[in-house]
Amino acid sequence: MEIVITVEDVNDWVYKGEGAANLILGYQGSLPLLLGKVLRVQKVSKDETIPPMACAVLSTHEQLIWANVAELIESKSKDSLAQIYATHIMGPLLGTNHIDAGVRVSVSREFLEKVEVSTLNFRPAWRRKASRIDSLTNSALLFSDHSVFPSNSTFSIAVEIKPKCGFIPSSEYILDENSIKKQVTRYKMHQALKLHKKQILEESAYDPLDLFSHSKERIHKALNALYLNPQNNFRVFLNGSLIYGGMDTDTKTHDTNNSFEELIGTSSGLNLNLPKIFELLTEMISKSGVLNQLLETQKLDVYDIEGAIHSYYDVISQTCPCKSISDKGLLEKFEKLHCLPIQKSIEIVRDYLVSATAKDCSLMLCFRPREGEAPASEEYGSISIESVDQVYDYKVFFIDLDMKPLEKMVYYYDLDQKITNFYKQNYQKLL
Ligand SMILES: O=P(O)(O)O[C@@H]1[C@@H](OP(=O)(O)O)[C@H](OP(=O)(O)O)[C@H](O)[C@H](OP(=O)(O)O)[C@H]1OP(=O)(O)O
Ligand SMILES: Nc1ncnc2c1ncn2[C@@H]1O[C@H](COP(=O)(O)OP(=O)(O)OP(=O)(O)O)[C@@H](O)[C@H]1O
Ligand SMILES: [Zn+2]
Repeated sequence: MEIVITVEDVNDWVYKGEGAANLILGYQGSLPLLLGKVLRVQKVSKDETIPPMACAVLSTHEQLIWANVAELIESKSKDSLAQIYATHIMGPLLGTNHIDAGVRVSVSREFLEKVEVSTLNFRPAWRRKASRIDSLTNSALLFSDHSVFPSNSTFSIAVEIKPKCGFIPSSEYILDENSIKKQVTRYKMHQALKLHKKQILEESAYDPLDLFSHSKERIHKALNALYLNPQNNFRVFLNGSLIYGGMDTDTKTHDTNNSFEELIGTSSGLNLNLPKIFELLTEMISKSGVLNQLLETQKLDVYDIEGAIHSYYDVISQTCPCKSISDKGLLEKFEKLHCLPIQKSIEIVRDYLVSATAKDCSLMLCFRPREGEAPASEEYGSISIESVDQVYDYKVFFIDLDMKPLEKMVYYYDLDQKITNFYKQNYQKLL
């Protein structure tokens, strides 16, 4: 960790965005080493009853789960854990050329305290209420800013997509009474609950199955639905600045349709409109193949939480709540899981957690018109489409590949049941 960021640097770092667990700062100083970088600082929940947002050092049971990766077990901070997890676990699954594990840097407590204050007015109110910057950590992760190209580009667009779960589960452990899960996507059902809880203004028509399909029409349809109701699933950056979609899930748009297209059109001088942008994105998705790898990783969740939860209790050596159910048939079925060798139970839970990361990460699809020769970097691909007489360089990176804490398993089970029950009670009769 050679780079040290202190309180004197605070004005160089500006709010760029945040998720539930981290806040991202963009660099606007003049050090060449930091140009085109973002700093990811950790947050802590203000509500102590909520499970931790990320693992710090691994618990004894987590050490069982990740025993096959010595570096993970030895890791001493959240940041190094995140780095090692992205490199050793997610990289091989998603493609190392689409992964940026970041670089650990030292940050002083005073710097983090000042950032807490300087970013306050830019943060969505609900995020401010839920979390604050963790000023007790002494490190942060430095990443490339994937909303821009590293070298000076006159013009670049980046589209951030959080695809969520792209398949319908078929596990035999899903109770018959929850069979709706085998017909309706988790995204759609969750939208219903989110609307009810006023977490969103309107249900999205986005269907992850469209995005993950190999059909250009369906991918286009998915992009259009994301555009119409972006929530936290869709954002557009022009030259690194957010121009569409927000950090606030309940903000519908930043901009109107026209000015969004105008902004891009005038800035590029390329007459790029929305259909053309969608066409370019579709091409990037198809050509890079990133969604195939993402889907395969998500599908490591073979048993569904309704199955994996039983293995979880075996891993933590606690009596599973299923032991007290009276339905003999069901008990026998769950016993099949409880009778598995412990290594298999560990594998089921590990795969579930890896899948959870893949269901929650985002993609940054960044492109710019090619000027002159093809770039030497292997990180970039090239695309051209008939309707646009121009070759584009593009790069695709996954962001937010953090390990999910083992202790979230019960939360996952409870949330799954809440989502399913709400949907059954309020929507199933309409099917
Ligand atoms: O459970 P989900 O599907 O709602 O996903 C959570 C996300 O909600 P959303 O995508 O809006 O539905 C949630 O996103 P938001 O806070 O809603 O933007 C987080 O990404 C959360 O992950 P973590 O707590 O930061 O590790 C996510 O939790 P995990 O399930 O990935 O652990
Ligand atoms: N390397 C990057 N380059 C550009 N922008 C980034 C980068 N990493 C993160 N961001 C921006 O910051 C936002 C929050 O980052 P990130 O998803 O890592 O946070 P998180 O708290 O881990 O998210 P989650 O809520 O999914 O747990 C992203 O949605 C994206 O807009
Ligand atoms: Zn059980």
